[in-house]
Parts: sequence; C-alpha cells; structure tokens
Amino acid sequence: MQNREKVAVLGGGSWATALVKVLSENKTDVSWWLRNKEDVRHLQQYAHNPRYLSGVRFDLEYVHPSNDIRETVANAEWVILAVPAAFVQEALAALVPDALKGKTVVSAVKGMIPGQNLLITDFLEQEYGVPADRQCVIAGPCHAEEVALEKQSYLTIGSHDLTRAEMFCALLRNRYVKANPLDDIDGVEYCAVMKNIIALACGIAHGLNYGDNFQAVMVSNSMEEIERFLDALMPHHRDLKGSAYLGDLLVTAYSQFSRNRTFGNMIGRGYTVKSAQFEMNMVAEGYYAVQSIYQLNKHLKVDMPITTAVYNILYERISPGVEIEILKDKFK
Ligand SMILES: NC(=O)c1ccc[n+]([C@@H]2O[C@H](COP(=O)([O-])OP(=O)(O)OC[C@H]3O[C@@H](n4cnc5c(N)ncnc54)[C@H](O)[C@@H]3O)[C@@H](O)[C@H]2O)c1
Ligand SMILES: O=P(O)(O)OC[C@H](O)CO
Repeated sequence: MQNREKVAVLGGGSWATALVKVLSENKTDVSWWLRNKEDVRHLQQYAHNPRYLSGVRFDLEYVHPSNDIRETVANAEWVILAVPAAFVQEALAALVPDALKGKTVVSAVKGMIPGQNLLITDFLEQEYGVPADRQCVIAGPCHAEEVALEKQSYLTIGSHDLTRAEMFCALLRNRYVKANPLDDIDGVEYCAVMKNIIALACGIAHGLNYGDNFQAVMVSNSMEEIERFLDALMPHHRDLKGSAYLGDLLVTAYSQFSRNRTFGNMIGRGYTVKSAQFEMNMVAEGYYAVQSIYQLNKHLKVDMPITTAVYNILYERISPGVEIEILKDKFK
C-alpha cells in the first residue's frame, strides 16, 4: 500500500470510468470522485459504475469511490480532471484555491470553459495556481468504450515538463494502452477542442444524407482550418499528421462511439439542440467549443468556414441544409 502511486480521478462519466480501470489494473491507488451519491454507493456495493461503461468491474482494494471532492483530492499526488468542460467550475467549486498545490494536475477534458473561452490548463493556472510545468493533458484518439473492451489504444500526454509526462505515461501503459509524451500541450489541447466541432459538422452532413465522399473532403479541409487557427494563435513546429491531432480528429469524425458526431447527426436530421441534448445521456463538447472558438476567432480573423457553419446552425438557428450548401461551394 505504501509504495502505490496515489491518483485522484474527478468525474463519473465514461472517460473517468475508463481511466480508473486502466490505473487501478496497474495497481495504482485511485480515489474517485463522482458527484452522484447513489453512484458512489452502487460502486462501493457492486464494484461497477451503474451509469457509464457498467460492464467494467473494479477491484475495490485499489479503487475508492467518494462523494467528497476535498477528501478525494487531499492525499493524491496526481489529480485527473475528467468532467465535461461546461461543468468543471461547478465540480471544483468546493475546493479551496490552494487545494491543488504541489500536485500534478492532468486534464482529460477536451473542451474549454464556456463564457471565459479558456483552455482547462489556463483555467487551472488562473483559478487554482497550478503552474504550467505541473500540468499535463491526456490527448489522442481514444474512446472510453474501446478502452473498456480492451481494444488497442494510443494516448499522448502533453506537458511542458516531458519528465512528468513520461511518469504519467508509465501509470497508463498496459497490454492494450500505449502512451507517449509530447511537449506541445497547448496545441494538442486546442486541437482536441476543435476536432469536436468538425465531428459535429460531419454528423450534421451525415444527417442531411451526404455521404463518405463529402465527409472525406470535409475532414481534409478541416485539417487546414485547424492548422490556420493554431498557426495564428501560437505558431509551433508541430506535425499535425500525428495521432494526437489528425488521429483524434479521425476517430471522432468516423466512430460509432462519437458523442459529437451523434449529436451533429441528430441536428442534421432535424432535432433541436435541446431535444438532441435530452436524448443523449452523454455530453457533446463540440456544442460549447464552437462558441468559444468562434468568439476567439473574432479577434484572430482566421478563415474558418466549418466552425462558422456549425456556429450558425447551433447558435443562430440557420438551417443545417443552408450552411452545408454554403460549405459545399467553399471546399476543394
Ligand atoms: N468518452 C470518451 O471516450 C472521452 C475520451 C477522451 C476525452 N473525453 C473527455 O472527457 C470529458 C468527460 O467526458 P465523458 O465522455 O466522460 O462524459 P460522458 O458524456 O460519458 O458523461 C457525461 C458526464 O457529464 C456529467 N454531467 C452531466 N451533467 C452534469 C452537470 N450538470 N454537472 C456536472 N456534471 C455533469 C455526468 O455526471 C458525466 O460524468 C469530456 O471533456 C470529453 O471530451 C472523453
Ligand atoms: O468522439 P467523441 O465525440 O465521443 O469524443 C471523445 C474523445 O474525444 C475521443 O478521443
């Protein structure tokens, strides 16, 4: 017990559940905060999450579910944040400003703080004083559902401190998960936000009965859109063909498990935003992300036709058919 690494995982959704599986199977001591008391009781009694990936069984010698976020975080050396971006502020509200002092904080979130349009790492530095070199982000094309099924998966751990990133990779690596460090933490974080918008656009087109030919052109145009935005915001020598960038975009744009594509598909088929959100038990980050990226781009003025189209559909109530028709003429 004494030599075990101590990790806190915050969040009760699919990704938190998959990460707790990987960490605890590696015999890491995991304190797990879930906001729902009933879910905590269920986990303590039956050793599985009743709401998400409920087929995954946990060894309660290593997994300690709790409803108390302060207690969960208190003894941990590593704190993993796996709550959808829109609920991060609410989730962390019970923590005092220096609760994360001296800990390494790892964001598993692929979204931005709505309204403030902040990356999660910037928010953690601003609100909780977590210095940039004590932060990591989990990136890469990795669906929780496939981790639960132990399908071969790849993660990229972004950090300014590559030694720290490598230490975190070591906590994750197993028979079916490979993990590699990368120093472009801001680049992978932004790319993870933007790929959700593109997946939403792919879903919308699919819902409107566009086919694979159109989607392939949408995805290739979107890589150029992402590159233009990243180059304008923070030029860095990065290889966007890497799995943390292009790979993550592809899995989200094409997978049956994608929340963002599913949400977009419903919008394309005529659902309202409210009814699509109501039908999904999961959160499509792209809905919030598109507003943040659109607002940030008001200053940057980068040519971003796909982001603009998704924003117009979701926030300006312009018909999906009209917006995709406009995109059709812009694509090459
Ligand atoms: N699911 C994946 O495969 C995956 C992979 C990589 C990264 N991520 C990222 O992980 C983060 C968490 O997503 P997820 O997929 O685990 O979520 P999910 O869609 O599986 O579940 C929704 C989560 O949102 C929480 N939630 C819903 N309403 C809430 C509210 N009002 N207040 C607080 N919490 C609320 C639920 O408790 C649950 O934890 C997201 O940023 C996502 O982009 C997910
Ligand atoms: O594909 P989505 O929309 O479910 O998002 C989940 C993850 O970001 C995939 O890496």
